[in-house]
Amino acid sequence: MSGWRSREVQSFRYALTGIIGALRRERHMKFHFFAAAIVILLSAWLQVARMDWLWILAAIAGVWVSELFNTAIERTVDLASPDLHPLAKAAKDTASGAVLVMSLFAVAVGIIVLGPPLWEACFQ
Ligand SMILES: Nc1ncnc2c1ncn2[C@@H]1O[C@H](COP(=O)(O)OP(=O)(O)OP(=O)(O)O)[C@@H](O)[C@H]1O
Repeated sequence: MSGWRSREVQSFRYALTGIIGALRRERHMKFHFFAAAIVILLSAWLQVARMDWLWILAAIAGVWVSELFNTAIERTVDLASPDLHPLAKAAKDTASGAVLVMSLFAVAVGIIVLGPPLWEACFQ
């Protein structure tokens, strides 16, 4: 493999290691993983429209990305400020806030996209 390609493969491996590491160590990441699996199975079962799949996948990716950034910020803060510090708290709480915003968006997408067909499948 050429130098450029082996560097690309190596970078891809580092990124994958980051995702797998977060999945192994972070309980919130595990929760997001199982929630995404359930939502994808439910969407397939309900045969949601192609455009609705885009909303579902965007919401899942958004939650994962925000949680990965949150984890990265938590690790960096722990490294830079092992002792308690108000700025460390502000950084961690702000990063958690980003996950909360994205999660609320994902819940809204779930209700709007999956709510009506789920209601129909269960009660009609
Ligand atoms: N170095 C620090 N200085 C000040 N406050 C901190 C520090 N580290 C964590 N905190 C605060 O303590 C609380 C709990 O932090 P912790 O990192 O355990 O959060 P968590 O959301 O429970 O994380 P986890 O995803 O690891 O379960 C948060 O409000 C956070 O801002």
